[in-house]
Amino acid sequence: MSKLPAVEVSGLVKRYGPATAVDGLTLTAAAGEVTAILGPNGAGKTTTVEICEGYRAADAGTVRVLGLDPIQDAVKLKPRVGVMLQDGGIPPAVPAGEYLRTLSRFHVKPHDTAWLLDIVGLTSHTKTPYKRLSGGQQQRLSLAAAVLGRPELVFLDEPTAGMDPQARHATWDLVTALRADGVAVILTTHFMEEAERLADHVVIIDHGQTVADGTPAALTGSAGQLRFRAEPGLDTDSLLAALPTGSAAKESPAGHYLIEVPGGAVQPALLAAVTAWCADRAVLPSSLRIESRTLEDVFLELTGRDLRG
Ligand SMILES: Nc1ncnc2c1ncn2[C@@H]1O[C@H](COP(=O)(O)OP(=O)(O)OP(=O)(O)O)[C@@H](O)[C@H]1O
Repeated sequence: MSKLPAVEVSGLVKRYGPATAVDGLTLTAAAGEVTAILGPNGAGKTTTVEICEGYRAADAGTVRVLGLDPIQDAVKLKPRVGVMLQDGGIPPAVPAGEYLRTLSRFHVKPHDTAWLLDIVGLTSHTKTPYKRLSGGQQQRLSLAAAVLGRPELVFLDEPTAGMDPQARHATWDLVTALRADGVAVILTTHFMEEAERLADHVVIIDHGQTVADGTPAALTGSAGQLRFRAEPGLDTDSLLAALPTGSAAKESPAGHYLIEVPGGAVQPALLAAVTAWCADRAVLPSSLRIESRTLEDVFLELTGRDLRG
């Protein structure tokens, strides 16, 4: 029997007054996988995640979390789902260790709190009140709290925002370990590298709708770009004319040339055409390389470059 999806959202709508924050969004997060939700500021990520967590009611659509309704079945879901909120929700005066120990009493089989403090690098801050922790340390305590009860599903809303590189890598290790234990992880992030490293499945949302969905490899496609450096101001129109139909060629910034094969892979014939074109002009290309588009390329293509209000 196949496992139920960890989360299934269909036709989700959420309005705040006249503004529609989530506009018919559909996504599925498989059990035991890491799903990354990406989207520009204001795209509706946190709203969607908070509805899945049972903190907000939807205006329309269906949401199933471990096969249950996040609001009506909140009591059943509580021990099975871990939540790391963007702003922690932790009492300011309570020391880190005490907070985890208190929380662990509500779980049937919690992790050892000393071990968990060590995993998130807060052992030396066991007695530090939450309000005296740095922003990144507060994030790490929230992360520890989210996984304390050995949940089947964890929601991490921008888990590494404000963390230094060491803490970020430790968090990535923890997410990888959760996944290895069969835990489903749903994370929102603005770090494309984080999504590329961790996620089995990426969902890109914009204006409250899913605009792309797939594995990082499927979204970025096969090696679809050829880059080289040469003297500035080469005639890219003439270069384009020498390339297979459907290619694109541009110089940006000056002296950096990019050739793209939309939806396809760079073939040997394309490489031969580029080097022949350069040879005809006595141009020696340097740093010539063939590469895949990055998730950031795909993200910007789909969501545009305009800043969001
Ligand atoms: N409580 C609220 N009241 C009114 N509007 C809200 C509220 N929460 C969110 N919004 C609006 O809903 C839209 C979606 O916000 P949301 O926080 O879900 O986006 P997000 O994708 O998580 O953004 P970010 O990347 O900036 O965290 C935004 O336009 C935001 O201003």
